[in-house]
Amino acid sequence: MTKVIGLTGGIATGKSTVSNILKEYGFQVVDADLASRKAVEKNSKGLEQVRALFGEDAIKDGEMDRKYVGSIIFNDEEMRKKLNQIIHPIVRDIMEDEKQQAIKQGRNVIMDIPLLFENKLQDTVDETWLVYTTAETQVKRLKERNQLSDEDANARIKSQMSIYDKKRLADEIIDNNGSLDSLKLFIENFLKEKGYHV
Ligand SMILES: CC(C)(COP(=O)(O)OP(=O)(O)OC[C@H]1O[C@@H](n2cnc3c(N)ncnc32)[C@H](O)[C@@H]1O)[C@@H](O)C(=O)NCCC(=O)NCCS
Ligand SMILES: Nc1ncnc2c1ncn2[C@@H]1O[C@H](COP(=O)(O)OP(=O)(O)OP(=O)(O)O)[C@@H](O)[C@H]1O
Repeated sequence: MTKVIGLTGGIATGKSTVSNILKEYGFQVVDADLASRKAVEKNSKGLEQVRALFGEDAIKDGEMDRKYVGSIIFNDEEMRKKLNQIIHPIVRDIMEDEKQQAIKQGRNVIMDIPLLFENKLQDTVDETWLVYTTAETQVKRLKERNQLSDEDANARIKSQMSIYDKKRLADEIIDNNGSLDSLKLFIENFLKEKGYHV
């Protein structure tokens, strides 16, 4: 029986880092952030809806201007909800197709979904794994990775359910407060304990 795991976390707690490690153990990864880029690719219906919502300022060289759209939606809940209403249904269709293909191939699947709990998607997976850091580590890594001010980093974090609330909802916790080496070791032991061949 193949397993479908919902991998989630807060922004910049390390979902992509963990996904990349899990790929090395043979898991097929279906990535919501990649799907959300496909949802608004050049000449798509999604991109036209984004243009209608935000105007021409949101389009640069025929593509969505991610910086511009981000600067709006991480500071304006109404606009964020409207963008989500455009992109999320398309993302769900793309991800469902990719999931079914992986299942057909007999692969265990990681559904990497940042907003899994916010969008109540627990029923679409067999179990949920949370990539966890404290809020302090989260803000530090987010600021470093995206070169953001305190204010912008906190706006992004506040647009999501807090990492502590997510911790209470998850079936399993993958602690990513330490080094990359300790994360790799943790995952190796974790997979063994879960009965995967590693
Ligand atoms: C706002 C956008 C343009 C910013 O693009 P950017 O390249 O800077 O960031 P990227 O797409 O890599 O997302 C980074 C992270 O931001 C967080 N995030 C993105 N969108 C949202 C959102 N609508 N609400 C809360 N958090 C979000 C997630 O943790 C995500 O992993 C982009 O994230 C987007 O189109 N978001 C809407 C679609 C969405 O909800 N994506 C998240 C998974 S479906
Ligand atoms: N254990 C670690 N030690 C040091 N840095 C780390 C560790 N894990 C992740 N990072 C760094 O923290 C940042 C966030 O990690 P990553 O991009 O994997 O998070 P994410 O949860 O996928 O983010 P997003 O929600 O934006 O998609 C990256 O710059 C990554 O290199």
